[in-house]
Amino acid sequence: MASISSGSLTRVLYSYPCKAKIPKPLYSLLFKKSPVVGVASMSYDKELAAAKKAASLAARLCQKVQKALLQSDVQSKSDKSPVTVADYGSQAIVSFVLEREFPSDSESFSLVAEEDSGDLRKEDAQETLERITKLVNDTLSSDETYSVSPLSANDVLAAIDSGKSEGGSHGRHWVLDPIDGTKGFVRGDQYAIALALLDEGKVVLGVLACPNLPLSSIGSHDQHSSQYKVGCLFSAKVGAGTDMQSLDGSPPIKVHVSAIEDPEEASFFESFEAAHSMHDLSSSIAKKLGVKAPPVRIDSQAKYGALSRGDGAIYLRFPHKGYREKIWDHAAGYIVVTEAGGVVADAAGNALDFSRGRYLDLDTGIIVTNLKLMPSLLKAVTESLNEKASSSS
Ligand SMILES: Nc1ncnc2c1ncn2[C@@H]1O[C@H](COP(=O)(O)O)[C@@H](OP(=O)(O)O)[C@H]1O
Ligand SMILES: [Mg+2]
Repeated sequence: MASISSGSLTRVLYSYPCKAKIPKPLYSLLFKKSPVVGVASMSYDKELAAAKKAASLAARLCQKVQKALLQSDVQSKSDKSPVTVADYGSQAIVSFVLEREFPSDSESFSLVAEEDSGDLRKEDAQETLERITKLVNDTLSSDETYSVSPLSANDVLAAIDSGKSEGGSHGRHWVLDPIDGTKGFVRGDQYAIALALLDEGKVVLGVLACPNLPLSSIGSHDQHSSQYKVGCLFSAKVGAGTDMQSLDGSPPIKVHVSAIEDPEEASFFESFEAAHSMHDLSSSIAKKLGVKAPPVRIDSQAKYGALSRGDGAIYLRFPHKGYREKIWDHAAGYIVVTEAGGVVADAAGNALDFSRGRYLDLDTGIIVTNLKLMPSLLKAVTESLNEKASSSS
């Protein structure tokens, strides 16, 4: 559970390199009350079960498409349509399952998701739409729960378009990235189906389906080896901790972030894609902290999942200037890590705010680690950012 005991807080503050100068935002992050005070008494059990079901089925569809993509020739690999088909198909499945599971919420149903059907409604997209519709129907009929009459192409378009909500600070909003890490998906590497629920602006549950993530720690072996069983489902509910199970349905186990206190023993995650996060800045931060291990570069919110079970102790994300982060790229990962005992903050040590619509308004970047390492991480981040600013001025 993510609650911060006074004992652990005292240790955090004593471990801060310069106690008198703990930045204000970090104080509020570490001392703040439970972020879900108003909704903590809700159970969300049915919602969590539905989210796990929806993300697992969407993962099944994505696995099928990725398998076909990797077996295809070079020419069709450079074609963007497989990822398009999987993106839309995944969003249609999740939207269908959620609406099916909560029919009485149909008036207020809200889904904030990455895709919309604009391009699919164009005349030249007819064939792609047919492929998506078939994939969605095949996937739904592979699960006994949804033995419905097949969806039409229009049903699929409508399901995709349910994801147009703007989110916000009132009511409930599902938040979906149907394929997070599309670059990794195309390469045959990591990707995730990321689904979260906001209630009154707070993330109250989240699910990460990571079809290519090994079930055992990726710190200990080559993540590309086919020797290890892959396919993880992480799920977290406010106040209830984080679970991990295999996508093929093993019983869940509780996971916890790394307890490492000495940065020299820590390893850190960052985006595989240098265009998504400044690798030179992470390297400077890691050096200041004394991290010895090389960065672990993987795509998608699989990084949050891996961190929640202690595969690495730090995740650094520093987009290049001008990029605005979206809520679906972090909501599920955020609760998976915080419920496993970790802390997620922006580069100034502020808590993330998911209540402002489709975008996350952030200070510079996102940093994730355990309670013990956060103060020294924040200090290293501040120093590195200051150096970067002064060298470019
Ligand atoms: N220039 C950029 N800077 C930062 N993030 C970016 C980016 N361009 C795309 N992204 C986001 O980075 C996500 C992938 O994150 P990661 O680098 O951790 O794999 C993408 O998710 P999608 O693949 O869902 O589009 C996209 O939202
Ligand atoms: Mg994404």
